[in-house]
Amino acid sequence: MRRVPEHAPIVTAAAMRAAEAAAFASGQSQREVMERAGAAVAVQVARLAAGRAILVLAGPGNNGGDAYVVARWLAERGHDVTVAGLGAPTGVAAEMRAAWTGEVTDLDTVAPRVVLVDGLFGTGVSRPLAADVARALARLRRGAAITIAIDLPSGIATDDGSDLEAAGADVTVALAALKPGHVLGDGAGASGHVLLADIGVPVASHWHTLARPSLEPPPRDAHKFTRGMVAVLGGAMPGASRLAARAAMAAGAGYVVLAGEDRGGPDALVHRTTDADLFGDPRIGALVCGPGLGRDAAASDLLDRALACERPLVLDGDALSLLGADAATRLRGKHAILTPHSGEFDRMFGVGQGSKIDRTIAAAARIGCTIVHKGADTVIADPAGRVTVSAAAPTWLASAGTGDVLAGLVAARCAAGAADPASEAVWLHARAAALAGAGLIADGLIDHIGGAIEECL
Ligand SMILES: NC(=O)C1=CN([C@@H]2O[C@H](COP(=O)(O)OP(=O)(O)OC[C@H]3O[C@@H](n4cnc5c(N)ncnc54)[C@H](O)[C@@H]3O)[C@@H](O)[C@H]2O)[C@@H](O)CC1
Ligand SMILES: Nc1ncnc2c1ncn2[C@@H]1O[C@H](COP(=O)(O)OP(=O)(O)O)[C@@H](O)[C@H]1O
Ligand SMILES: [K+]
Repeated sequence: MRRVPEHAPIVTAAAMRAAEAAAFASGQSQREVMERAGAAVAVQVARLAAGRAILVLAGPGNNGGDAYVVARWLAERGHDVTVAGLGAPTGVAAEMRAAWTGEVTDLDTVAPRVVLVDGLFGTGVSRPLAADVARALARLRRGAAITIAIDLPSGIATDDGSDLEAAGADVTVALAALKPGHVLGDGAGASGHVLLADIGVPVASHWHTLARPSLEPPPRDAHKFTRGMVAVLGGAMPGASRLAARAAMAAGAGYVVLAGEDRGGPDALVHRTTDADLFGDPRIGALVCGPGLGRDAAASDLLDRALACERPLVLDGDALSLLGADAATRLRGKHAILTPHSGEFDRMFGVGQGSKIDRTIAAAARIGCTIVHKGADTVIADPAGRVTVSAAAPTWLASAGTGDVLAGLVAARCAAGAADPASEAVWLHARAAALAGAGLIADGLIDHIGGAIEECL
């Protein structure tokens, strides 16, 4: 499983340039910052190379400038390092090029070495790499045992993670902050393990990577209703609503109701009918509507009643499909958390412009609800524009029913009164998946929620 630093700020290329400009305006020199960036990367390269031969690739921009600093730092400490260059850098990067006293060989002809440092392009990449450059990079990566990218694997689009060049690295040292390209789409996979380097440039952002929540065991005066009551509406596919209900139980809800015809599930699960008493029960801390609901008239009626009741809602699966393009008007002003996968998201909000982060923020602002936009890169956005990205969940989660488990987890944290139920649930879900290991199924995932909670106490 890849590793991504927790609660790391995420900024676009433009925001990074602005942070850098502010640092320069407050008296730092570009030279100092580049020296710090190069040294921070070189420390990691030295650690990972462990004495093996290193080839540093240096491009024409500031990413190349960093690369020349990396090479110099390593050579000064006795590492076996060679450099291949692309284009003639300008400005401070040219000074760094000049300060490298070794040879600079040609990218096309240079032989691969065991450790490859990719300093061709970073946040300045503006178009797909030329075919010969992409070919050379792919050849050198194939010939290396480990590739370490400076800031971003060359060719990744910084702001949306699209992989312009089938780029890739085993380890990426992100400078000052993560960029959307490290956590979204193909860029997330291509970045490998991500490390965050402090280069002395302060960065402020409302966007962060997911962090382990801090949870408490039930207090001594707890009873079942103080721990949160969750109700799950059943429907056409009982397995899905049962998974959500069982996940809510495992996540610590004190009282879980499965409402509808289905009488299955564990003995501790309370069965009720979908009558007026249920929808009017003020003790319900979160009402889950969508997993296994179906899309027929009965499902539609249940959704209408859920939307009309005053309880906090967790809307998933079929509820989102039923809402479709009407989501924006029907949900405005509701206390709801939505957990769409990308198909459901697109049906509600359209494909739209911008990165997954941009589109999720826009949708959350439009409806005034928190949205958990699921996938290998799960983006959680609230109406105020705060964003949390989960970018390292085990891919074993890609199986039927794991989304139902997430809906139950969100509901349990919501009913418990958590400040950020969506992020807490997404962390617990990914951690339970890691504990469940290879070949997990949704039922088994639930067995590991307790273990994930233990790690947060
Ligand atoms: N922003 C910051 O705070 C800092 C940035 N630094 C480094 O600077 C990088 C950004 O520097 P730059 O803005 O110079 O950008 P890059 O070094 O990523 O590359 C920009 C250069 O490449 C050219 N270019 C872009 N796409 C190309 C393509 N497909 N084929 C050929 N040439 C292409 C551009 O015309 C420009 O000359 C960061 O990724 C990082 O490595 C560090 O020096 C430290 C501080
Ligand atoms: N490739 C993947 N890597 C990591 N997590 C994934 C991947 N694909 C799906 N997931 C996660 O698995 C869950 C699947 O949910 P969903 O698509 O609603 O499935 P279902 O409706 O069958 O439960 C979500 O939490 C999603 O983020
Ligand atoms: K790079």
